[in-house]
Amino acid sequence: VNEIKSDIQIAQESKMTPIRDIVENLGISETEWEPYGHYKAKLSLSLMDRLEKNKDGKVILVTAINPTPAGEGKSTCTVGLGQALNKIGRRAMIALREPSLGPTMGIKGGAAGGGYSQVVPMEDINLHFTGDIHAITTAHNALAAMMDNHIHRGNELGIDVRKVVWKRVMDMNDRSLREVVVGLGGPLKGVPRESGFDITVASEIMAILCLAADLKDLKHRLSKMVVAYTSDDKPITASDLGAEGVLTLLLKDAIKPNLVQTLENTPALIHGGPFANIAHGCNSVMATKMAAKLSDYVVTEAGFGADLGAEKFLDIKTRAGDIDPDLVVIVATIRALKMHGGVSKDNLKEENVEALKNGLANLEKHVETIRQFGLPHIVAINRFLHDTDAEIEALTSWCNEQGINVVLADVWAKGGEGGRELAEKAVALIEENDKNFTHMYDVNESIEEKIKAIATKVYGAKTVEFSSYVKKQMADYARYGWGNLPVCMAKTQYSLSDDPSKLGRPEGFTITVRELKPSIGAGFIVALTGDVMTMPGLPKEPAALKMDVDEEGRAVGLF
Ligand SMILES: Nc1ncnc2c1ncn2[C@@H]1O[C@H](COP(=O)(O)OP(=O)(O)O)[C@@H](O)[C@H]1O
Ligand SMILES: O=COP(=O)(O)O
Repeated sequence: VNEIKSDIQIAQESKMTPIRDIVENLGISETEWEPYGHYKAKLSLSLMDRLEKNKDGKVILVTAINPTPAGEGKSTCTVGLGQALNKIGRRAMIALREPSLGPTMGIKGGAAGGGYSQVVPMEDINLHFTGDIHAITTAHNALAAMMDNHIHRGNELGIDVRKVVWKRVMDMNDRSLREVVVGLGGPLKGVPRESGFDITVASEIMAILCLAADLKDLKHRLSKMVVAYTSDDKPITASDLGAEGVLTLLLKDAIKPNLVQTLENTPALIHGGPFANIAHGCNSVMATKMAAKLSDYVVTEAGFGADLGAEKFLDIKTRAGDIDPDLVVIVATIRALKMHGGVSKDNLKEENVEALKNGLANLEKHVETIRQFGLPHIVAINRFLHDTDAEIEALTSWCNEQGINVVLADVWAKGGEGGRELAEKAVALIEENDKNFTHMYDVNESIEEKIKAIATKVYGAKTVEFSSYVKKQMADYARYGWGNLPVCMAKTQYSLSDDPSKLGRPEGFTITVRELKPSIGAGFIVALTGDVMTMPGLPKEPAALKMDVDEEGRAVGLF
């Protein structure tokens, strides 16, 4: 185990192909892309116009069980499966989200996959990449500045400074910015009011970038963002502030999907990076649809467990992008199942078949959820070094007894070679086409009914409690005409419930909805549950402490 190379060592030793070669292999013409260095590119939106008539490739969604804080390998398995499909002679691309600096410098580390299934250049991808997240941060904060300037200059729109819902953002975990007071210092320095910061990946502008169909749709969605209310509760939007034009200008390059490659030169589109616990957790519709036009299979992922990313992919992203998914891969790990079976995070490397069996209830619920969506599915056991044959055997035979397709994936250690069986099974299931995709709820149901549908059918909750403030919000939203939008649940990723300590498959629990937030531009209503935060904090030992640059100027410590 000691000689195992770190993700960054493997990535830095890899031989990347110039991105020009990847572009040419995809049949993309000179006017349809622009290089960002030798190994990154942005694809022009005009490419979609030309590809419109192409047959769509099959869409494979990678989700997981409720994870440990380190994550269970969705990005790794997405990359590994994409590589494996190419190894078995299928034309496949992958579509991933862009990592946020929050987790990269925090607890989780990067999001470029791992081992021999990574996208590269991983340092760039995990740090500033092509600047999209910085552009989103700037656009979000420009709107905040324009709103506070409007208030300072006489507040013609009659914004009630106690009813401003638009905060500022920063792509960093910084708990000190959760609650702030702006405008202090007297008449020349603005109007004092309470506010705060969210992490950029929770910004509605991030969600809009991920759900917009094209530049025109981006601008239309940006115009509808609600920033505040008047004292008689009239919503004030970005277009009321005349901001949609400048916001679109600030995002004109960020809207273009980014092309990179995997360690095995499989083309990868990385675009957008919303978290799945506090946002909708999916990469952009544009990148996913572009990948589907450029290949026969697109493997894409949605954050955290099927209760979060997969539910939002299947209920929000498919509606926004008219995407018809073909297969779901549910990543399970022995370590996470042992955690759900009661093992503490420090003892997950020790064999414990009993605990594994006790934790299977969590996997069982996520399989049931994907069955409710009417989609074919495979459980991919993402093999870790410390997994024992007895544990793998116990998990595999349980799946077989339950009639659940299961494959052992060794893509972290072996790259595409370790995913051949998974790729073959995926192709076979897609060709069987035994699917009856259906959403978890009808958007025309009330907000309350939609939240209850998700909580009971996807989380397994017994009841849902709405605070009196939320009940008033639901009545207001219905009056504003926002009642027929999908719901984006903000909930802890660690538990099916809204209590992060309830692992496994909790039953008989109540989901408590404490607040709604309108994301009218993105086209959904955010429902905040439990104590979920939209600005995470750094852990006791941030990964940032290990990060540096060596004498040759190369990044170190990005794991
Ligand atoms: N099979 C594996 N063995 C060892 N480490 C792994 C394995 N799969 C993933 N990892 C590591 O775990 C972390 C989380 O993997 P990632 O693919 O980002 O998970 P997710 O996308 O589900 O959050 C990464 O550091 C990755 O290198
Ligand atoms: O939104 C969270 O995504 P991961 O599951 O990739 O950490």
